[in-house]
Amino acid sequence: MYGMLYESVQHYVQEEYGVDIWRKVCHIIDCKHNSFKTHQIYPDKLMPDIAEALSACTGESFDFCMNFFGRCFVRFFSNFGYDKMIRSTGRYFCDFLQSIDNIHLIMRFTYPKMKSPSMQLTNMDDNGAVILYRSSRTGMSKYLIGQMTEVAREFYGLEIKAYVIESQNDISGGTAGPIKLTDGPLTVIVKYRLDFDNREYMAKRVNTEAHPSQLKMPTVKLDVFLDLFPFTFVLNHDMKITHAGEKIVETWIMHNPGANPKSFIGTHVMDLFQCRRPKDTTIDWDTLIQMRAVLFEFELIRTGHNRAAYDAVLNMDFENYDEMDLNEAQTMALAKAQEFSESHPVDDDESAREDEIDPATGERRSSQGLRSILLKGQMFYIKDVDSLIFLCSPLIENLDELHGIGLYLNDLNPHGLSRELVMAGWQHCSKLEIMFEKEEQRSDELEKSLELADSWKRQGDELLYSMIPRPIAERMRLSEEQVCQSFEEVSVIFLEVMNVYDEGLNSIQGAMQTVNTLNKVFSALDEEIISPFVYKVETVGMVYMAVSGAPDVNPLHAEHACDLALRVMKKFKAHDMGDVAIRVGINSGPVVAGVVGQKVPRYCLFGDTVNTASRMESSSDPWKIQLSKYTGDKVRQVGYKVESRGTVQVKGKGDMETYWLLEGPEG
Ligand code: HEM
Ligand SMILES: Nc1nc2c(ncn2[C@@H]2O[C@H](COP(=O)(O)OP(=O)(O)OP(=O)(O)O)[C@@H](O)[C@H]2O)c(=O)[nH]1
Repeated sequence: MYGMLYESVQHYVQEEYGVDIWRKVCHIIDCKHNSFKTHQIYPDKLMPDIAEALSACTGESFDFCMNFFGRCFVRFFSNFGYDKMIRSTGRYFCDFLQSIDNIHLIMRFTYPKMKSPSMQLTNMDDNGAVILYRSSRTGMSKYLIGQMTEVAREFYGLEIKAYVIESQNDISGGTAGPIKLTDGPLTVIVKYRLDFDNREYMAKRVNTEAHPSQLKMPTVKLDVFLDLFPFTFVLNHDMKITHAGEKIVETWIMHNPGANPKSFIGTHVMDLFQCRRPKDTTIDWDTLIQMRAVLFEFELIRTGHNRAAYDAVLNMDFENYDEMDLNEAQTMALAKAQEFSESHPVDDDESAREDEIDPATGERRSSQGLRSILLKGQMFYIKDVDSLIFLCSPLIENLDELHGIGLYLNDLNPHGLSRELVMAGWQHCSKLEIMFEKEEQRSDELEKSLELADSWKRQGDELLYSMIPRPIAERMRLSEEQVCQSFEEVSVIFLEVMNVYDEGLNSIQGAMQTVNTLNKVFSALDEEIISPFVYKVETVGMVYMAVSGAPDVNPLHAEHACDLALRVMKKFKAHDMGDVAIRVGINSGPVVAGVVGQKVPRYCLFGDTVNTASRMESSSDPWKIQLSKYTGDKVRQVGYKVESRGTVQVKGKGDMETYWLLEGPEG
């Protein structure tokens, strides 16, 4: 489905429920798209998936969400100016309901790969109407209700009540009814009842019968129509072709070499054409009479093609075809055509014909040689001959397609729009293609720069979080205020790497080896830091400093600090570190923490607790963990094994009683 539908959903979900909910929805459905490109095609199932996810995030029902998405689409497409098109469909809401198919048809140049649904107004009365919706997509039935409700309100000031009265194959619920399955690709068929005040429209319809412009006009021979519309044909109640314009017969002959040219007349229309739009429509008299406001598209069935046969037949006198003595060229051409149709037998079943159409896209496959012709027009009932005439023109998008069908501009009716369409289509196509390519390029570039910005932001964040704890950084992002906080009690850990400098080496080698060793030790330490229980503060020279209990308050800070020290000791003792040793000091108490510095902001701790922890480390022995008395008493109470070291003379502190930490509570 085109991205425009998803753009509208993203826009209004963010507007209505907020960006976080949209992010949550994307996370649930694992949607990687930062944004949707209007003209890019995305999986159909994305729409119901988004509805399911939004339903889970908001508690609204799936049907409510799909209905909401339908309303969003109508509100959103005004940005593209499509609201003008809706307003121009007609004075009344019923005019609009009969034009939805035509709207999609008109939009096919802008959305060339569109597989739009078909809508048929099957009944109208003073209190509303009945709509038959067909689509190859499941789950969209409530989406359509949202669209129709929003169009009625926005453009016609009508509050309508729309509900499903029968449905088939539609996953989003609604009454399964006696609608019979068609033999086309999986088709969702839903019949809606729309309740609204329709009296004015119904009254207007009666008036047109008696309107002065209906004055009796002299009758016109049918041939005039066939001249004016050389691709048209006339149908009787049995849906057989009783009359046809010259060009459609010629084209049929060209595309069906070897067939008896006279057999076009009198054949059932569905033996000569495929009805492409409205899709899966039963072609019978009653349906066509009901659908006279709808644009139909009939595709000529092709059994092959042969230009020679066509040229030969051009000079044929159809009246006396059977007895005529063909000239040599005609005989040869027809023999060739006969041979061609024998070597390319067409299976009777539908599938052979379907080959020309790619069922997935519904598009006519560009087969070798001529392409099949698509006629677009409306059915008109002609009372005088009690027949339906299909007033149509070939739907040709550009000159390539014209040649692909084997036609020329002068085959197209001069007064009709076909020629302009072909030329305009041809020009617009190339302009549109250039525009689309440019837009695609721009959005690809935008997508890439968004991804680049994303990765830079992630790297920047990682760098920032390596200097400042994430919660602090996020707080600083939200407000300018400088972050400074006092903590009642934390545990500060100092760890020093000893004997890393090998005097035996010259200074450069020694320094490089020191850096290498330090890097290994500090990286191994980083692996042991378990956020948010312990936070790495800094490394200064050979000293690694960490804290538990800040920036996230943690009542078990002493335990976490001791566990870190014991883990690190065990880890390094298990490796042969040569002469290198480590020693650790821990102290607990109050600190003040804050971010200092503009250029390279750092999260720093201040207070005597820090100084004492540092002294615990600098006065510790290699491979030992020294605890201040306060910390030692604290952890001993919860099962940590500590051993009194007695009194230690600590610089700046005088005599201090300290402990060695031996084991954790589990040993
Ligand atoms: C001028 C306005 C409109 C434009 C440009 C437009 C265009 C589109 C496009 C591009 C799609 C996606 C089809 C695909 O990707 O294969 C679509 C689908 C759809 N459109 Fe429209 N549309 C318009 C108006 C409407 C209106 C007024 C209705 C009904 C009230 C409607 C009913 C639908 C539905 C139900 C679908 C979903 C596809 C499905 O059910 O198979 N559209 N339309
Ligand atoms: N890495 C690091 N060390 C600190 C920090 N605060 C204090 N220290 C160390 O803790 C020890 C005791 O600090 P003080 O009591 O202020 O002693 P000082 O006079 O500043 O430093 P000394 O020359 O070592 O006596 C000193 O070795 C400081 O370097 C800190 O935030 N980070």
